[in-house]
Amino acid sequence: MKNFKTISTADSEQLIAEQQPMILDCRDLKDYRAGHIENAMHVHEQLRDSLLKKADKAKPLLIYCYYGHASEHLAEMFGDFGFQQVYSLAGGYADWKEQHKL
Ligand SMILES: O=S(=O)([O-])[S-]
Repeated sequence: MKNFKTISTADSEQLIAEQQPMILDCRDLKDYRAGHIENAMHVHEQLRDSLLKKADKAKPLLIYCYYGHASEHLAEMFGDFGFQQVYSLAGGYADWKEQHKL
């Protein structure tokens, strides 16, 4: 069974507004630097490992990548570690950008 959910850009906005999830950007650092969702952290391996061990597993987590594929793998990993509300942004940052006309 899937231990994370995929979420649309519109629903993720609601999630961000209502639940202030931790937001993780798993794209390349240069793309993160060029623009990212507000308050998103760039996940490099070290941060990922420390979050997996230490972050609050009850806090919602929103993960995105370019188009929504890589984030599913990462979301699955967090789900496997017991994080209870893990979301992967469908369409990734590409969709987010398009919806926000960035
Ligand atoms: O970032 S991606 O896996 O969707 S190409």
